[in-house]
Order: sequence, then C-alpha cells, then structure tokens
Amino acid sequence: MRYAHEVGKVRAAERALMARLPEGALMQRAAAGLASVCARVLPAVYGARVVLLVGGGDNGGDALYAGARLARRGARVHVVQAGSKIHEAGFAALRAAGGRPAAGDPADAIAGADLIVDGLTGIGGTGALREPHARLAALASEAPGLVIACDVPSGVDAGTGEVAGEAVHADITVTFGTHKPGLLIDPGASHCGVVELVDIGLGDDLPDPDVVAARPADVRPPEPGPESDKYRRGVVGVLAGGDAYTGAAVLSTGGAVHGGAGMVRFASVAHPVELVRQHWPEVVTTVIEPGAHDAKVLERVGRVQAWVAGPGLGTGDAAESLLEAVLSTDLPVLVDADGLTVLARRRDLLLRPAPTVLTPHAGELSRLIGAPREDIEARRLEHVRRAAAELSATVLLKGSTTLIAEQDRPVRVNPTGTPRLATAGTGDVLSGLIGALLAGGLPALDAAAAGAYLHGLAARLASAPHPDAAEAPISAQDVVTALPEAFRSLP
Ligand SMILES: NC(=O)C1=CN([C@@H]2O[C@H](COP(=O)(O)OP(=O)(O)OC[C@H]3O[C@@H](n4cnc5c(N)ncnc54)[C@H](OP(=O)(O)O)[C@@H]3O)[C@@H](O)[C@H]2O)[C@@H](O)CC1
Ligand SMILES: [K+]
Repeated sequence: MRYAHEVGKVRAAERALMARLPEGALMQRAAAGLASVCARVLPAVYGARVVLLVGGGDNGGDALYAGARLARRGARVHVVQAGSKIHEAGFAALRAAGGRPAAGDPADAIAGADLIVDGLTGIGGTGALREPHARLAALASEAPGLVIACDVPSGVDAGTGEVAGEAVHADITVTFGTHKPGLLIDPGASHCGVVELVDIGLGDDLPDPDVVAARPADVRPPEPGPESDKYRRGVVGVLAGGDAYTGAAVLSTGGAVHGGAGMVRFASVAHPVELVRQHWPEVVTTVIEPGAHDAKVLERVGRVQAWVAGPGLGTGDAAESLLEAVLSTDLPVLVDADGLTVLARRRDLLLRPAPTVLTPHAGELSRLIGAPREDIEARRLEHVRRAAAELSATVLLKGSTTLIAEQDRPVRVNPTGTPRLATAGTGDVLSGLIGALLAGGLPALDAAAAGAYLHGLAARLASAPHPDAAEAPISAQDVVTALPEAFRSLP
C-alpha cells in the first residue's frame, strides 16, 4: 500500500523525530533526497540551468539546500524569491555554493531553465496561491523545462487535494516522510506527475495512515480452493433493470459473471430477464411481477451470499419494495444507481447490522447526504468520510479519483481510474463486479476497493490492450470483456 497521512500528523511525527536529531538534520535529509532526484533526471548536473522558486517557509528552505547541493556539482542555480521572507540559512548555503538571485524578469529565467524546482509552498500552503506565487506557478507549468515539486505541488492542498486557484503542474513530486492525501486525490493528484517518496526517517513516529492507495500486490480477489463448488465460491443475486432500462441489467450481470462469482442469480420483470438470458446463458433467472412486493419475493430467487440492487431498477414503489426486502436480509448488499435515489428518501433502510456498500457518483451522493454536488466534487475526501459515518455504510464515491470510505478505517484511493471510464454503463459493471467479490467472502471495504481496482484496470486494458497500443474509446461492454485479463494481470 502507499500510505498517506494528514498534515497535522506529519508535523507531529516531524516534531518527535526532530527532538532526537541535531538541528536542521531533517531538512538536510529532505534536501539530499530532492537533490538526488534532480541529479538523476538531468542529462548532466554540471552546467545545467536550474531555477528555484522559493517561498517564505521551510518548503523554500528544502529547495534552497537542494539547490546548494546541485550548485556544488556545477549546476548554474538561480533563485526566484516569492514574497519578502526567505529561509535565511538555506539562502546563505546556496550563495556560498555559487547560487544567485535571478536577474531581470523571472519569466525569462523560468522559460530558459532546464529544471525548475518548486519550493513555493508545501504542507504549510493554505487556500488559493497569492501573488506573486500564482504567476510563478503558472509560468513554471508552461515552461519547457522539467518541473520538480518539493513535497507538494504549490497550490495543491496537501491534506485534501483541493486546488483553489493556480497550482504548479509538476513532472515529478518529491515528497518527504510519507505521502500526503492531496497527492493521491484529484484534482491535486493530477498536478503531481510521478510521485517519489524520500524516506527521512519518520517511520516509527507516524501513526496509522489516513488514506491508502493499493499497489497491484495488495489486490487479492477471493481464490477458489481445491474443493470449491459453485455454492462455496459465492452466489451473487442481482436485482436490476426494468421495462424502461434493460442495458443496466445486462451490464451489471456481466460484471458479476466475470467477477468470479460461483453463480449469478438475476431477478427482474420479464423483459430484462429475457435479455439477460440471451446475453448470459449461465445466469439463473427469476421473473418477478411488476408492482410492489413483500419480503417473500426474494425466497423465489433462491439462496445467495450477497445482493446487488439498483441499476436500472426505477425509483417507484416496486423498486422501493425490492430494496426494502433486500436490505432486511442479513447479507451484504450493494446499492447503486436508482437504488441510491430510493435510499435518499428511505435512509431508514440503511439501519441494518449486515454490511452495505453504496456506490454513488457526486450527484447521487448529493441527494443522499444533502450537500451541494460542487462541494462534493471539490472536497471529495471530506464528503466520502462524512457519508460513510452518516449512512453507516461502505461508501464508494465515483469520480476522477474514486474514494472508498468506511468509518474508522483509512480511506482507500483507487489508483487505476481512467477518464475512459466516464461512459454510460460502466458503473453498472462495477456494481456486479463488487457484488461478486462480496459473495466470494471479501469484507465490504476490500470488495469495493478490489472491484474499483479491477474495473479501472479492465478499462485501461480495453482501451489499450498492450503497452505500445494507442488508447481507443471503450464501451461498458468492453470493460466486461476485459475483466478476465484484468484478473490475470494481478501479480
Ligand atoms: N517540519 C520539518 O521538520 C520538515 C519540513 N519540511 C519541509 O517544510 C515544509 C513545511 O514548511 P512550513 O511549515 O514552513 O510551510 P510551507 O509549506 O513552506 O508554507 C509556508 C509558507 O507559504 C506561505 N503561504 C501559505 N499559503 C500561501 C498562499 N496561499 N499563497 C502564497 N503563500 C502562501 C506562507 O506565508 P505566510 O502565510 O506565512 O505569509 C509561508 O511563507 C514541508 O512541506 C517540507 O517541504 C522538510 O524539510 C522535512 C522536515
Ligand atoms: K512545493
């Protein structure tokens, strides 16, 4: 896992470690790590034109000391100072090594640099960048040289990934001690380029992480054992589709079929049942009558180990009665799409002892928790956490960075997302896939995180089947088809 810690915890760990080290030692570790990444990416350090953008805090100090190291190796290092304050000891070290303030218009120095080190703000940055920082950030982002952000791209909120104004677009972000949540969550994540973690020795002083992102080896779908039969591997029940929406039924069922379920049961009114039978002959189907139902309706569908309810189900009385039936079982239930719209008026149905997984996009979450959609999109981490606590559920918030929250657990960030997934029907595939993983016995948070991971991977493989292939647009059906390849590509 890649671990990220909130800014307050980073500062506390730094304080604890600093108390045991000689003064300035920690900043030297950070600067040494930053300088070595700079040296690695420059074709040659000797003679390289390096520009340091330096704010008034310790982030600027890191950049100055790293610049001094590069200057001692022959780089031509110039400083663009933003604001009146500067880290005096770092500045003195840089001058002693031969670095100089940039003369003339900073725009010229930035445009002519081979490498720009962004030391404007780090974890101490708050709100939109002020001037002249904002202009310098914009100049750096447009410059032809490589941009390396020190700790955090300036303008990105380290704790949340919010970007309130101008922000540096880095090619590489060298971060110290631990990742910060804002490096993993959009829009901040999309400003980072490649993130490199420099170990400054915080390890023992850091508490449990607040946010984690899976690496491939962390994703472990349920493995069928030698004596698995279709019942032990997990039967997933899908309640989806209606006379109006049939595609959602086919796609959600497809996600379940390719998600490793031992068996998929599907129940709906006659028309979607007919289509699912045509697409997925391996699925066991049940036709249910239109209109409202009592809890007994599920007995006709048969035994399952987890339910998926909602895609294309409609939002009227019939859908509400099915949701009520399914949520009154003691089985894990995933609710998506129309099911979420129903839940927005029936939050009482969420008061249940068994696990519930909700998979809203920002608009659906807005209805569920009564927060404006734009607020949710701007502050995804805060809202997904709040939703998990308020709704007593595992909440997977879809979007440019999919986040998965469960109360008192680190928030999972899905690293495999791709803009290619922003196409109709892909969410239905995800619901069936997570349902299959739940039925296979994964705990809710792991099932949701593994589902999001495999779903993103499948979309990438569908779009570009091998590393040299150009990306092509994809359909939700392509994602279903690529799921086996996504499973195979796990280590
Ligand atoms: N602690 C340690 O041991 C270690 C810390 N390390 C490093 O220190 C960094 C944290 O340093 P920090 O705490 O000094 O804060 P920092 O990120 O430089 O920002 C403060 C400056 O930014 C300014 N500023 C703020 N908002 C702004 C805005 N919107 N627009 C414009 N300006 C704005 C603010 O100005 P002010 O508001 O005070 O006028 C102040 O000048 C950390 O990220 C890591 O790089 C490493 O060396 C490892 C050891
Ligand atoms: K920075």
